[in-house]
Amino acid sequence: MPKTVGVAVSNATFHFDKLYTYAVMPDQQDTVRLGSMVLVPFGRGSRARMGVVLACDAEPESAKLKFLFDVAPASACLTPELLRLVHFLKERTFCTYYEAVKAVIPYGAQYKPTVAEDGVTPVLQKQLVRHTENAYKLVGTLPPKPRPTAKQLAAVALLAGGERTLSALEEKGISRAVLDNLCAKGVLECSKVNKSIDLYSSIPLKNEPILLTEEQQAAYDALLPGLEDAAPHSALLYGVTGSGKTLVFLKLIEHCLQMGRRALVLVPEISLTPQMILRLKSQFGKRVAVQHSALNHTERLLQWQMIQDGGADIVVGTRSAIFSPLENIGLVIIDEEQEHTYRSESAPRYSAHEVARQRAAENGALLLLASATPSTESYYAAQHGRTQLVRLTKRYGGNPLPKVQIVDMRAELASGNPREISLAMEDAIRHNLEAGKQTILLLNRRGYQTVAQCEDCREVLKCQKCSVPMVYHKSAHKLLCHYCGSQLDPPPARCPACGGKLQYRGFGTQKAEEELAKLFPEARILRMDQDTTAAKDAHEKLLAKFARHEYDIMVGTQMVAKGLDFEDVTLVGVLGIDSLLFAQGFRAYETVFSLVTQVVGRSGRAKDPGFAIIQTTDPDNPVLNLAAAQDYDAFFEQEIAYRKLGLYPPFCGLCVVGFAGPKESEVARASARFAALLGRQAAKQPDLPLRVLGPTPGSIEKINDSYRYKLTVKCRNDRRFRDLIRETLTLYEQEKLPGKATVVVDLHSDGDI
Ligand SMILES: Nc1ncnc2c1ncn2[C@@H]1O[C@H](COP(=O)(O)OP(=O)(O)OP(=O)(O)O)[C@@H](O)[C@H]1O
Ligand SMILES: [Zn+2]
Repeated sequence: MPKTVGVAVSNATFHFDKLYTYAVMPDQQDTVRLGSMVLVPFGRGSRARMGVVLACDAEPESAKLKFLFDVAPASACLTPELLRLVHFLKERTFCTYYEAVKAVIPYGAQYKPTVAEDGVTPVLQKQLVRHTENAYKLVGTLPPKPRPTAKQLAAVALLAGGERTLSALEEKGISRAVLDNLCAKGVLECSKVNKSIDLYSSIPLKNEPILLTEEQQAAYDALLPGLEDAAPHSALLYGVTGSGKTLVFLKLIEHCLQMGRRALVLVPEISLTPQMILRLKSQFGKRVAVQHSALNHTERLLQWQMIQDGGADIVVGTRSAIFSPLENIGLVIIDEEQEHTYRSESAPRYSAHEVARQRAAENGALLLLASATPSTESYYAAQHGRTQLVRLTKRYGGNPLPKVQIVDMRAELASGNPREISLAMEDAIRHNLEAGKQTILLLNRRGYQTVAQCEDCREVLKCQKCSVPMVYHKSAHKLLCHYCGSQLDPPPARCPACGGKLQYRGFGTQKAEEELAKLFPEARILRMDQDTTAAKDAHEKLLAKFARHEYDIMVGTQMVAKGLDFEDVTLVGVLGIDSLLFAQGFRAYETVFSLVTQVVGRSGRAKDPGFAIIQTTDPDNPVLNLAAAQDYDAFFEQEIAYRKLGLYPPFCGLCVVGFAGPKESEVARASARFAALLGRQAAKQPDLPLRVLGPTPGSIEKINDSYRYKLTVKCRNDRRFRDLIRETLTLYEQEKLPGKATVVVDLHSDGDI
């Protein structure tokens, strides 16, 4: 029953992000505790601000303390482990306490300030209050006159089997209007029920025994001691595409549950969640919870509460699922562990690996990273014994890895084929169609034509607010900026700079779809990109249709490249990834190697062997050739040598400090000032290994009217270094330069921010 508390408040700057002491009213003393959400009077005007209690019975800093306005109920309190994660994030990522709080609990579980009914007293209110939905049950008979509609008959037939929710009925094509009308007739009765938290209840439980192959069994046996042991362990499961890593996961999870412990499974993106959920649900049934950003706030909250209430044994989700309030964790799996989506690009800028390692340490769990193309850092750690290395070298079912052909698109053009689909690709797709097989095509550009260039001055039409080209989207007939969302509608015909004629060129997924439809009018083509998957559950529905072979060809951006498992896919084509071959950042080679190896790996995973074709204008590119050979070991040797020579991770830590603001000169000045302060602080510790590069403009100089500069610091990412950055940030903020730029620090970036 604390009489005073130390509170971290929302919207604090780094410099002011400390604990402020408040007095607790006697009637709040029973509720308030460490991790409580509170509403406090802040600043001179005592305006209401959100806060979180991080200390109890804090020393009063002045004789006259302000009282808390309000305290959220105990159910909204952070668990001790989540509280420790808040401190962990603050120390590791330079975020504010409240940014960390917002990361570890979902929006729906958060509170917001409002005023009480008296119109003046500030109180807390839950972000989400509605957890109920309409349910309908049959209470009468349908009168024969007026003649019932087909929908009415269908509704009555469905409800004859018992009460159903509105969403369940809507799924069967029955609208709310039909139901309300039947209620008015006295045929149905409507009541409010709690929304179902069993999101995927339609997935049948199979629970068949998992039979591993000899190689899979050996991998499982090697991993088992780390799982059974109560001490934390980490391992890397490096298995070629289609080797059955998922089956090893399932078997480990089964054992983990048998031990009375729980499992957390991360996948890199939403498109991969349906497949993992399907496998986990059909194997383990009800007690699987899901956390990812495509759930709506209510679903997410209900799933979260289910985890918090101890109702889930397994949690599956994308990056932020690592903060699930799951207790007694025995196993954390990070699938496709090399993916950049595991690193957050907004505050708190954490890496899921880092948080997972922390949680594994707290829980005495096994952290299992898995991939066919592990990140260079993870594989290096495994080679040097810092992580256990377990391999799967063969595909399940015994097929070889797909054969790969590289097609030179310059030669293709020279020989008179102006199209973006080479003759070899066309041929292979046709053969595959005739054989009744499916094809996956990768093109990492969405939109139709990707640049508009002036025929006279050769200027490329760029976004007014960002230093990137606009992309033409044919269906909407407008130009879009993929960074800030700006539009040019209708697309201009003339160059804004010189009035010359604009020529639209390039190749995006929309155009690919159109070209394919012309070449193969009989083929059923599915396009998967951000534009076609924006609707709720779109990934799940489209991929399920592809799995049922309702499409012959799937063309898409990188969301089609990894993790997916379709038995009828025997051809994979890479239509274009050349922009990635020349990308910046020290992970650029790794990204290309991984993307190509992974997409090739979607081919020939079941009965029939697979084939793949890669189109490029740089056919001799060494990385591309290693990926075509799916030779990870050779790639790794080359990559680690490059990293060592250039001094990049894993041979050092890389800390990027980014600056942004509306005036370029001020952003440049701010970055120079920060660099000077950093230099001054570092000079006091000459033994600290440190190399500061820059400041330089960001590789995209302007995004959304904000100019960007960066400092790159090669360092050893340890507490001493982080303290140095923290001191520098504080000094920098204290200086209050006029028109300061915002500054962010990222210890996980690829070299840009
Ligand atoms: N022991 C097994 N019993 C039955 N089916 C298996 C077994 N092992 C693998 N498979 C099947 O082989 C296919 C490939 O397995 P899985 O998807 O787990 O591969 P993966 O290692 O995750 O590959 P990728 O890295 O390419 O995603 C799946 O359809 C899977 O069901
Ligand atoms: Zn823009």
